[in-house]
Amino acid sequence: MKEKQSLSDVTLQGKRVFCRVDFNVPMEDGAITDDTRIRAALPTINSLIEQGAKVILASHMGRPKGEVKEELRLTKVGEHLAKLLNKPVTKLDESIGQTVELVVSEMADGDIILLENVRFHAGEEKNDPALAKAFASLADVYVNDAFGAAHRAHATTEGIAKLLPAVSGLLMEKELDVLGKALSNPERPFTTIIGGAKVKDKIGVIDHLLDKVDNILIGGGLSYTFTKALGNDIGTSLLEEDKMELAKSFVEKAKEKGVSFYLPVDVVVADEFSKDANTKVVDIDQIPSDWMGLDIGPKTAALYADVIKNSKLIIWNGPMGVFEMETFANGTKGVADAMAETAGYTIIGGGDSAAAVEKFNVADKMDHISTGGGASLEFMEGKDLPGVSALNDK
Ligand SMILES: Nc1ncnc2c1ncn2[C@@H]1O[C@H](COP(=O)(O)OP(=O)(O)O)[C@@H](O)[C@H]1O
Ligand SMILES: O=C(OP(=O)(O)O)[C@H](O)COP(=O)(O)O
Repeated sequence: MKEKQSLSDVTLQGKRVFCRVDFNVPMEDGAITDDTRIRAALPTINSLIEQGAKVILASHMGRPKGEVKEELRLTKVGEHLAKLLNKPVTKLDESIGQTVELVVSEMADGDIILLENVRFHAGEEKNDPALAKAFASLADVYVNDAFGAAHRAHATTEGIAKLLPAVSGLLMEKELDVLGKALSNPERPFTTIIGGAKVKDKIGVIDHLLDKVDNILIGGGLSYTFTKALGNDIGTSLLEEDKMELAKSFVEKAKEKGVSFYLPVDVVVADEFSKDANTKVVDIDQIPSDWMGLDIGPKTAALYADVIKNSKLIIWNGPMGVFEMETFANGTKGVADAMAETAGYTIIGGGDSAAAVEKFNVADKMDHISTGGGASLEFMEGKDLPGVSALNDK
């Protein structure tokens, strides 16, 4: 990918800056449970303030699919950001329209506003040119600091960049730099761990990773599609039926390429998706038909820890289980602890994976915590990220 312009390539004094950030933070009962992504955007926001820009922040939250969802408003995020910056943040209940235009027209240099969740407009994810134009009309310069959403070609990540001078923010630059360096000539053994629940998004990435890595460890919701594809019963565990063939082909391709491909050998199963569920540990070929797998088992965790400790570069994306519930947190904790202990270079990617290492108090032991899960995976694949490609070349 070509080198892109950054904050130092533009003069921002007195300019209205539309700054796309990724404030898609985990929330529970209306409260932010991990603010890593908000803190990661502070250097850029502070730099914009110091340069005397009028700072217009925009982000998505969750997947509201073009509708207003009360629980996906950015109000709490705005309050938290104001605390972190120790400055007022004007949170608006819209992201375009007359009110937004009026408030923007009255901004003083150094003021900060936070627009409402941009995905409340269906045009955002469709990259609708009219919506991109409406966003662009609010500002003089576009800054993209949303590495976590850089793999999305949406109105605020891609469309708008074609309409304004467009540069990368400091977080975006740092992410591309660190990941680029780690991947350009990876230290070996190179291990990647993939888990989580976004099976459709992540499974395709594995194909490309098979050309690059020495070990792949699979866990989390993603693993059951593989387990079932290899002929085991998975009860009511998460399944992407139409990806089973693909999953099977990856296991075969791994063999051909000499890549060690690890799947769970045991799992923690539950009789319902609840912290109060009845649970038990079973071998992978013993999942009862009406139970679901919600964590990797202890044998798997020990096996994965061993591989991690014997690797020189480890990239982890996606939790091993439903770690938000104590009962299903052990597998993710085991992997997090092994990541903390290994002498290898460790990179964590993804909102929930970053939240997990925070939760287990090992965040400071990681070499790099990326704010992007899907984005870091696509970057690893060698794909161009639309949110980066659209920025002005140096
Ligand atoms: N076995 C499982 N079944 C259902 N959900 C799971 C399972 N394992 C992990 N998860 C869920 O996956 C979510 C994270 O997935 P994902 O968004 O893909 O990861 P990341 O944000 O790190 O990229 C977590 O909320 C976790 O509860
Ligand atoms: O949380 C995100 O991605 P991640 O779960 O891959 O880290 C980003 O905010 C992108 O969100 P999206 O996957 O709904 O486009």
